[in-house]
Amino acid sequence: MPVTLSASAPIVVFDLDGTLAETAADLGATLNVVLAREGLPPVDLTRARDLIGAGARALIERGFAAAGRDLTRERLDALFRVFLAHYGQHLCDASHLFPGVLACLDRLRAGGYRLAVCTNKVEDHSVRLLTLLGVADHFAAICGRDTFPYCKPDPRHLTQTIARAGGDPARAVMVGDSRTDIATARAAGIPVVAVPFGYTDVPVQDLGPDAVIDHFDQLFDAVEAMAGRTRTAA
Ligand SMILES: O=C(O)COP(=O)(O)O
Ligand SMILES: [Mg+2]
Repeated sequence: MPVTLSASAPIVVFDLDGTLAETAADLGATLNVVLAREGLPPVDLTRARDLIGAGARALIERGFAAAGRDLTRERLDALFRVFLAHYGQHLCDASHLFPGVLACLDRLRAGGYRLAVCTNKVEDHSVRLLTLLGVADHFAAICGRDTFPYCKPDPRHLTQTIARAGGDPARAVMVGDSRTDIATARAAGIPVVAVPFGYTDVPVQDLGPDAVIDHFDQLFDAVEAMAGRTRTAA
């Protein structure tokens, strides 16, 4: 008897950079290519980690601010195109999944959860990177900053991702690493689990998530507790 998922299944929506995958080295290296073109010094990788989370444009702006340089809108748009072109060729030079991700995705799917990705990385790069990392086929939807006319922290980025994946928003849980993710989930009225190993300039527990996990082998139980809570809330 084929398993038929309900029209709207419980769903776990993952942020990408700093949550599913350690991507700071490749993002930081690309930022430094852009800065070098402008005659600016490179940003140290540990510094670059704090700059990630709001998309590539913000990363470039923050890189210039760190160098004490202004940036016109036109110049930013031109450098954003340079960034995307270079990053698109270096998506997975050093990037890798965080420990336990694959086993966690398998366990959630076996538990009847739909999976999706809601990221401020552009969709094409997100799909290609997750394919290179061998997990793209686990997700019913992969929605980047350019998939919809809005992006995180706008809650519609998350709610539209859930809809596109056929998930039940009343039985949805977000997993993220940054202020942007927690703000998005809060605005959408969806519980959020935070990971502490991503890109945030303050301890993630200070941002008020519903739970913090130290490793992906803790996520299934955390989601079950919340899905139950959102189930009762449904
Ligand atoms: O690409 C970024 O700047 C952030 O992406 P994320 O939303 O997956 O953390
Ligand atoms: Mg992130």
